[in-house]
Amino acid sequence: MADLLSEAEIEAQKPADWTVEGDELVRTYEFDSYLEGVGFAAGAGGLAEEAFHHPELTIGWREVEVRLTTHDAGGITENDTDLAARFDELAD
Ligand SMILES: C[C@H](O)[C@H](O)[C@H]1CNC2=NC(N)=NC(=O)C2=N1
Repeated sequence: MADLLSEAEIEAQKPADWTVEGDELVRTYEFDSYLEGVGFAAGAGGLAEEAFHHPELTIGWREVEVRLTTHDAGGITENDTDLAARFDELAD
């Protein structure tokens, strides 16, 4: 199981566009259409399954909020920072 990251490690390892809210990494992606957001969420789900690490995904009007934390560790680990970076690649 991945170890919890310190605040300094999280700041150093998290992708720039993500914020820390309690025990979660959070980013809201914006899209030109609702269905683009749905498509992103589906792709993110595939990456999550591949990593066997699962975010909360909230699909809204032309936006998708992603929340990542490692439940098994009770906070943020490199599993979260790594998957966040992969989501950013998917969204680019
Ligand atoms: C048994 C445990 O649920 C699994 O090892 C995986 C599944 N997906 C997971 N996803 C997240 N976000 N955190 C976990 O700790 C986690 N654990």
